[in-house]
Amino acid sequence: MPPSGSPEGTDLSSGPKGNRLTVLSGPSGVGKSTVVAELRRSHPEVWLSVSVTTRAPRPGERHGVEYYFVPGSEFDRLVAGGELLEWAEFAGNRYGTPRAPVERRLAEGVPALLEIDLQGARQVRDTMPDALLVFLAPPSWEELESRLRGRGTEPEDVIARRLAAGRVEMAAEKEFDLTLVNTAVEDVCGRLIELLVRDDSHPRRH
Ligand SMILES: Nc1ncnc2c1ncn2[C@@H]1O[C@H](COP(=O)(O)OP(=O)(O)OP(=O)(O)O)[C@@H](O)[C@H]1O
Ligand SMILES: Nc1nc2c(ncn2[C@@H]2O[C@H](COP(=O)(O)O)[C@@H](O)[C@H]2O)c(=O)[nH]1
Repeated sequence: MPPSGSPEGTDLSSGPKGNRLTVLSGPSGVGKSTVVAELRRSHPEVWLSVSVTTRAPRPGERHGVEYYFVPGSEFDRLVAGGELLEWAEFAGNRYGTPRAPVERRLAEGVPALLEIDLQGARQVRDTMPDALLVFLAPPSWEELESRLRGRGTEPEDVIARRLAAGRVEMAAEKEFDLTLVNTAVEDVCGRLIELLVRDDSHPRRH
């Protein structure tokens, strides 16, 4: 039976194997957060990891929803205590995935989705080789720049740092298991849902 409260009726409870971890990465501005927000709205049964970050909240971002916003000292404490599954510095701020909630969901057989940068995706690939790594690509580089600038959340120097990181991320696309092009958010969400409920009974090779 699908979990109650699931408008689309997608059953994400444990399959025979469970333990399905999916990672969504891609260059800054490609639309990862937009896709995740749409998934949260249309498929509340999907479990999305909430990262910890030292970045300041953008207007409208809520502590505990988009991120846990913490001071650097608290981030240091989490790293030292081994409480992060992975973490990275990106464009001047630090970001990390709290380990315990992910491990709990996977132990319960509930699929889990992480939205993280390339450095984090590489760490997950190394420590959890069964994870499925999904690269979210823009329709073009020009469209990526336009989305990042159009978001209007960063000053030009930060946009430049994010675009520089974006070049590196684009070059790493082949490290991922598959690519989704973010032309239409709803299409990407549909494909992600299919991937989250994938049959993992045949281990993949990287
Ligand atoms: N399919 C799309 N078509 C047009 N615009 C989009 C699409 N997806 C996202 N956008 C827009 O692109 C901008 C960047 O999206 P978003 O903030 O989700 O990117 P991101 O990948 O999460 O970036 P970052 O890594 O910097 O957090 C936003 O203004 C968003 O509304
Ligand atoms: N390695 C990790 N990267 C993360 C995590 N949470 C988010 N991110 C990535 O950081 C950049 C910038 O995000 P923004 O919200 O400041 O625009 C982006 O690529 C995110 O995917 C994390 O826990 N670990």
